[in-house]
Formats: sequence, structure tokens, C-alpha cells
Amino acid sequence: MPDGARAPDGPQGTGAEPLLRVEDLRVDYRTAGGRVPAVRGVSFTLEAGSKLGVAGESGCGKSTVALALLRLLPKSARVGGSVLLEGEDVTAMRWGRLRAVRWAGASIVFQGAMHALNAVRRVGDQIAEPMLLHGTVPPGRTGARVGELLESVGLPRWRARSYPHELSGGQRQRVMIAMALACEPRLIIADEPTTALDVMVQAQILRLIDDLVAGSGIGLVMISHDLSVLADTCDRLAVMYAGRVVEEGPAAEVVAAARHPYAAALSAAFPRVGDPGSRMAPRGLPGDPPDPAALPEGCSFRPRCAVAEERCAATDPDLWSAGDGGRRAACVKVLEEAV
Ligand SMILES: Nc1ncnc2c1ncn2[C@@H]1O[C@H](COP(=O)(O)OP(=O)(O)OP(=O)(O)O)[C@@H](O)[C@H]1O
Repeated sequence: MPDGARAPDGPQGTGAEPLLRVEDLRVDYRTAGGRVPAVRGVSFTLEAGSKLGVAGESGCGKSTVALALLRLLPKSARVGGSVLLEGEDVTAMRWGRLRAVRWAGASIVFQGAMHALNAVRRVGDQIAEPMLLHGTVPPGRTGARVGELLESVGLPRWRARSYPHELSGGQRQRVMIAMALACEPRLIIADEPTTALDVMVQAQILRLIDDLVAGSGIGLVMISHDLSVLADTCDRLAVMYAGRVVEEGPAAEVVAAARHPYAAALSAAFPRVGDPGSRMAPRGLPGDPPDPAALPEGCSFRPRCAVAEERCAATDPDLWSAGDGGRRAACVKVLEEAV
């Protein structure tokens, strides 16, 4: 490791075990066509009460990381590395312990609440389910607690009696958030929580998540293809490309002055809400991300990179220190500057 480079144990180390420590996470899917390396050595840490955004184009492995955090991957997935939640490795937990950790230790808000909710059950019963499963609230008090949760996400108590189809997309997503909060988890993972919603509702839901997490000590991992959504909500950003984190750092700095050419291109592609200097329409990135089963030699971003050089075909750089605040970037040019 060259001087100035940072070990992958993350930039915010305080000596105490962080809320979440992901180390060298690797996920392969076994398919009829062979092995698909969807996540290739992802490491990051999250302190209690902080918010990490994971960004990247479709197919870069974001959802696979989210699912791996709670071991919700399909059977075809093979997982390596570790996911330490309050020091306990989720990847190695016994089944009973894993059941106890889901909802109560960490919970997930998925995109597209219509599919995640059961269409034929009242939403109040669905919110109550994790509480009953975990015994966090005495059975006689679940109705009252469901009402409190609905109010905390901006819905009236009587909505407990509604079925999912009686709610708008934004209301359904609020129900999903209420469910995620039901057992008072220390970590919430939000996978594209606003993608299916129109811009106004998207802003309301993001504000809601922000308000609920603020000051509560809950850690948030939010996943989105839209860097501007994450920049407005999260303290730190990790930008993924082809199954790896290629840049990580304080959100405002990554968006304003990305060090990795892919993070810079992604940042330019999404206008930032409320930033008058920002473009009004997203500019697409040229080219497509690589097929994870057939990655190019060297740096995976090289075929699309405007500043690639011959040597980029020979090296797939690690994440190296790229400035203050634990900034890291995986580009040979950053590596050069660090030495
Ligand atoms: N069950 C699976 N079997 C095989 N390959 C899969 C499976 N799930 C995902 N993949 C592949 O793994 C890679 C990463 O997918 P993943 O869904 O994690 O990416 P993503 O960044 O979340 O994309 P999106 O935003 O489109 O969901 C993709 O190439 C995808 O096709």
C-alpha cells in the first residue's frame, strides 16, 4: 500500500465498532450461463446516526449490496467477505439470530411498495406483523402503536384499515417506512425508496426519511441511481461501478468535485434540486456499463472513460486515499497523486 493510502476499514474509524462495517463483500450469482460477479470487494463503514448513499447505474450491484446486508439474496448467490452489524457478522449468523436481527436490528424499505406489500391485507395488520413476530409490543397495544407509526409517517390513524390499492404510491411508501420503523431498528436500508414516485412526492418522502432519521441515532444506507437524491439526503456517498466502489467521501464534496472520472460523469448527469448552477435536464452518460460476466481488462470504466490512458488497460486500481474527510477513489491518477 503506498504512503497516504487508507486501509479499507473506512474513513470514520473512531476506535469503537461502527454500526455497520462491510468488509470485502463479494457476491457471485450462479446462472445457466456461468458465474456473474455482481459485487467485487465492497468495503465501507457506517456510524450510528449517519447516512450513506450508494449510487451507480443500473446493474452496478447496488441492490445486491442492499440485500446482502440482511442476507436476503436468492439461493443462487454466493457471498464472501463480512457484514458486521454492531460487530456481529450477518453472513455467518445462525438462522434464529438472523430472524431476530431482521426488522429489529436492521430493516429494508424496497422500491415499488405495491409489490412489497400484501395486496389482500390491511396495511395496519402488515405494520403490526414485525412487532408481533418480535414481541416488541404487547399484543393489546399493537393497534395503538400502529396508529403512532402511521402518524409519524404523516398518515392518519384510520389508514390502518386501508388496503394497499386504496393508497397512492407515496402513501404506500409511507406505510413501508412505518413498517421499517416498527421494531425500532438501529439501521434502515432504503433501496430506491422514491424511484417510482413523481418528483413532488419524491421530495416529501425524502424529507420524511431525513426527519425520522435525524437525531434518532438510526443509521441509513440509501441506494439510488440518482446522485442528486443522495446528495440532498446523505452525509457520505459511495459511487459503485461494475460491482465495486470507485469513489467514497463526504456527499457534498463528491458531488461538487468528484475524483474518479465515473463519479464525475454521474454527478454531471444529474441536476441538483435547488442548485441554480445545475443543469435542468440530466445528461446521459455515453456507452453502457460492462456485462459483469465479461469485464474489460484493467479498469472496468476504461472503455467509457474520457481520460483513460494506455496503462489503464493493465491495472484495476484499488480505492486509495483521495483527500481529507476519508475521501477515496479508485483511479490510477489519484494513486499517482497519493504517492
Ligand atoms: N438473481 C440473479 N441472478 C443472476 N444475476 C443477477 C441476479 N440479480 C442480479 N443479477 C445481476 O447482478 C448484477 C447487479 O445487479 P443489481 O440488481 O445488484 O444491480 P443494481 O445496481 O441494483 O441495478 P438496478 O438498479 O437495475 O436494480 C447485474 O448484472 C444483474 O443482472
